[in-house]
Amino acid sequence: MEQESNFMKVVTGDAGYVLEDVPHLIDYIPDLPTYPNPLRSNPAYSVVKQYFVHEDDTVPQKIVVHKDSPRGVHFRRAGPRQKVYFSSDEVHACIVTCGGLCPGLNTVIREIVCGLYHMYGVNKILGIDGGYRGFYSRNTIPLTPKVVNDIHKRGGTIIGTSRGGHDTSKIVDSIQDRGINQVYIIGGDGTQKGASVIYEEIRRRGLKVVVAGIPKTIDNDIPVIDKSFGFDTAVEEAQRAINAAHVEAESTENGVGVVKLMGRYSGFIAMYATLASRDVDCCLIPESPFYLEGEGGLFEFVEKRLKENGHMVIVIAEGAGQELLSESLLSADQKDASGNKLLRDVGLWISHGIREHFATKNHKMDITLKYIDPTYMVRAIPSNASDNVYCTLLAQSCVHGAMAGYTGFTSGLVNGRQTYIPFNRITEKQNKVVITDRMWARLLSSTNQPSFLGPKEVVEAKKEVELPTGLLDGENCKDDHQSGTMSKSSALLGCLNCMQ
Ligand SMILES: Nc1ncnc2c1ncn2[C@@H]1O[C@H](COP(=O)(O)OP(=O)(O)OP(=O)(O)O)[C@@H](O)[C@H]1O
Ligand SMILES: O=P(O)(O)OC[C@H]1O[C@](O)(CO)[C@@H](O)[C@@H]1O
Ligand SMILES: [Mg+2]
Repeated sequence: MEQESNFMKVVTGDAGYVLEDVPHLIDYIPDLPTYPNPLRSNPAYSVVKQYFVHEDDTVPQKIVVHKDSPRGVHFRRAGPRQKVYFSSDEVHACIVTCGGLCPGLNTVIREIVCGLYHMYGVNKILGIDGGYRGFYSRNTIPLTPKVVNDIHKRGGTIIGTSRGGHDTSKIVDSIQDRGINQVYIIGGDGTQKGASVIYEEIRRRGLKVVVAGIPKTIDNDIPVIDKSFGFDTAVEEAQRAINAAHVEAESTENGVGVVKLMGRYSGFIAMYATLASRDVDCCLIPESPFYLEGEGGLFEFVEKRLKENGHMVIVIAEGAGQELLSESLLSADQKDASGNKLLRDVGLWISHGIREHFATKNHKMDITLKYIDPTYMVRAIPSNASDNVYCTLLAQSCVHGAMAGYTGFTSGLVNGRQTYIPFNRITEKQNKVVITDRMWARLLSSTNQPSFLGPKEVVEAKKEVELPTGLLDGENCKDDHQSGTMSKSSALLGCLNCMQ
């Protein structure tokens, strides 16, 4: 049975099977002509057995099940289809990148261009200069395989990016005026919300234009998908800062190294960098409140660790402890052009706090503190090898989906499989570290840091978790993937919260 409301397509089947499907051009433009997929005669692909994806293939969101569990939510499997809804010379594609930088942006751009050109014979591809506002305020940048050949070796995005400036009607006017019929949008949660309203406006105008998203976020705060591209690269780069902090700290008496990492609302980079390094004594993230003074507080822990080991390293995510800073710094809430909260420098603040604390008469101790802020270094670099492969698969899946006429979708990895996910599932909430789950417990046990939670807070944190119908892997994971409607654990990459 198929139901469609507010552009959401939900198909139900036997034994609790649910397909959260993505829209298709024929949903609002019936009788579109189709063409055989040119990959059929492509020597590279025609040798691959079953290269084309069966149109009924779907990917379950929840892979750990009990014998009596319902089949649950599924997403459409990504990949090339037997027939396509665009002829090669009809396609006029554009690519836009929005939001903050992320390793791998250039690889995604490269692989969209090369995928369209080499797999589908498309040669009209434009780069939109400088994010959404570039649609109506800048000239476009022609993109060919030659132009993009080496760009995956560079950080940043060759077509530029920006925050703010999303004017839906001006953007769709520009798409219509230029005769663009495939729009590839690379960006984070804000960008995908923008993509969703562009898709709705295009559909309202009845245009044969596909809107396809590729999720990008260094913070890994996009839900549903296993992990965002560039995340591994960022964690790897963060190791260099943590190593430096450790070397500095252990070379002096009572040395303290403080490293601030990105993570506005989600502390995944800090958590993974800490788990990978083994040199970190304390990791502070936005999801886990902490306090400084008194019994069980950070200062007491620093003193204890210095007395035991003579040095220590603290990793702090930029969004951690912002409520403590707000108490001490009276300034109005500031926002960036996209409406994201501008954060105060928690690294400087905590470094200052630790120095002050050990300078006071009651806690006098000679410490040497070095503060390292590699914030932009972890994202302004090219992607590593595994992210490059990941970006390639995401880009190619997106191209196959667009050529097959799917629209209003984000291309994403779910349980190690490429899928097409409806925009609303990507934008409805943010992915966060679940502090009552196994991964955070592993971190606490590896650093042996205090949890900073009293019995009352533990009860509250557990209450926030929607308990699943049956406790599965990562039993307290707050994402729907453990609540009987979703699953993110990935055979290939692993769910970042409940990876086994
Ligand atoms: N609710 C929304 N509706 C339409 N457009 C939006 C919305 N939220 C954000 N945008 C647009 O999306 C673009 C990027 O948004 P934003 O700066 O929040 O980055 P992001 O995509 O979330 O990436 P990052 O992970 O770097 O934060 C901006 O041009 C912004 O105007
Ligand atoms: O300085 P910018 O470009 O606004 O980006 C900073 C923000 O972008 C992010 O990297 C998300 O893209 C956050 O971690 C960070 O707070
Ligand atoms: Mg965002």
